[in-house]
Amino acid sequence: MKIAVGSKNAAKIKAAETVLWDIGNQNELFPIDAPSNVSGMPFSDEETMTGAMNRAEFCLTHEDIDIAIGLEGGVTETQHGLFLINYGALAERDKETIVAGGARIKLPEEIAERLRAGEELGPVMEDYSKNKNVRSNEGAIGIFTHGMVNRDEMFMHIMKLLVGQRGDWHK
Ligand SMILES: O=P(O)(O)OP(=O)(O)OP(=O)(O)OC[C@H]1O[C@@H](n2cnc3c(O)ncnc32)[C@H](O)[C@@H]1O
Repeated sequence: MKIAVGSKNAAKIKAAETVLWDIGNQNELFPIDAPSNVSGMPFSDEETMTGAMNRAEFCLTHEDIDIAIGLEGGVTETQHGLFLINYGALAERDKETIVAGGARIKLPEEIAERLRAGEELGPVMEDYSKNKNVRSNEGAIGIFTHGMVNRDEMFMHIMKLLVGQRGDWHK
């Protein structure tokens, strides 16, 4: 099957590749630069989920793609602070899109305040950690868990939730 992931982000591609490889099918993965059609820094569960679904559904406009995956990061406000969130979507023609959310952690207040003021998490994390390209590497989750859970691993879990819900990979 020809499977698309709606991003050129290395952490997202690695997560998709790893889980599809684990399924053991003859799958080919195509990274496609898909628009999320939500804000650059999604600020709710709803918006982040919609971004993941939009990315997946965009990939299905490529006629040769059988299954499309969208992965999206964002944040959401809670009574206890601003949380990092991530969602995934798996879309197929003539089927309801499957959605799953990933692990979430509370962001430190100094990061939260910058995001509330309108900055995006990617550059804020580069500034905070002095590491380059955090969004494609360990991610904010990797930095705040001291490498215990990096962004690709967090997306791998979402990928498993998606492919697990789809079920039979021989059809
Ligand atoms: O290349 P794409 O697929 O767009 O990947 P992205 O990481 O830039 O885009 P997302 O839509 O997943 O995330 C929305 C914004 O939040 C940032 N972001 C989300 N999760 C992050 C993380 O774990 N570490 C750093 N930045 C993150 C990201 O850089 C974007 O500015």
